[in-house]
Amino acid sequence: MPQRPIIALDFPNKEEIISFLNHFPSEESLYVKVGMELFYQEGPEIVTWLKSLGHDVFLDLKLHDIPNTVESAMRGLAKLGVSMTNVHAAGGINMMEGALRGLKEGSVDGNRPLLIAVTQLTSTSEEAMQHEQGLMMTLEDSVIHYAKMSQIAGLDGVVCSALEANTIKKHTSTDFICLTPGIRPLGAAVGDQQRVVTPGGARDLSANFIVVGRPITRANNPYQAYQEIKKEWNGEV
Ligand SMILES: O=c1ccn([C@@H]2O[C@H](COP(=O)(O)O)[C@@H](O)[C@H]2O)c(=O)[nH]1
Repeated sequence: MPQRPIIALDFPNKEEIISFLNHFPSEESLYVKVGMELFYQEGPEIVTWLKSLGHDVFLDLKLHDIPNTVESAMRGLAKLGVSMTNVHAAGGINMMEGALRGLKEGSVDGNRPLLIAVTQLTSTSEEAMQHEQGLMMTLEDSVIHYAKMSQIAGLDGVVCSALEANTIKKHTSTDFICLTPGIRPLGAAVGDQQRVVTPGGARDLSANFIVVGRPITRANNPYQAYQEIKKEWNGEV
C-alpha cells in the first residue's frame, strides 16, 4: 500500500478547503493536516467534516502550556477521533505525560490518536536557535535531547526535519516515529523553511511521514503535484 504524504490544509476557511479538494477525485482518501489557521477559524467541526469525507486527520495544534491545561485540552481533543496530534517537547516531560493521559482518557473506544512532539521547528536554523533560544549546543543535539525526552514521556514519536530522522532513531528506537515537514521537491520555493529535504530524500533518510503544504496547495494543478510527490515519496520514480 503506497504511503500518502500528509497535506497541510493551511487555508483560512471551509470554502477554500472545498475548492482545494475539488481538484482531487472524491473517492480518494487523503491524509490531511489541520493546523492553527483552519482550526481557530472553523473550530472542531472542520475535523468532523473532513473525517466524514473519508479523510484521515493529523491535528497539528502544537500544544504548549502547563501540564494540567494540556492534559485537559487533550482529553477534549481526543473525542474528535483524529489519527494523530502533537505538543511541543519544550513543554517538558510532565506536560507530555499529561497530554498522553488526557488523550487516553478522552478517547472514544480506547483507540487513542498517535501523539508526537515538536523538537525544533523546521523553520529554525542552528544560528537562530542559538541566538534566539539561547541554547549553546548544535541543533542536532537539541533535537536528539527533545526526542529522548519525548520517548521517556511515552510518546509515539517526534516532528523533526528528515535531516535528523536517522540520528533520532539511533538515539531512541527504530520504530520511534519521525514525522517530517519542510519537504520541498527539487526547485520548489523554500519560503520560511530552513531544514528542507526532497520527498525522495526523506524516504532515504528513514522519515515515517512527510507533511507537504505549499508545494501542493499553491500548485497550478494540486492533484498532479500531490501525485508526483507521492510517487517520489514511495520510491516510484
Ligand atoms: O517543524 C514544523 C512543524 C510543523 N510544520 C507545519 O507543516 C506545514 C508545512 O507547510 P509547507 O507549506 O510545506 O512549508 C505547515 O502547516 C507548518 O505549520 C512545519 O512546517 N514545521
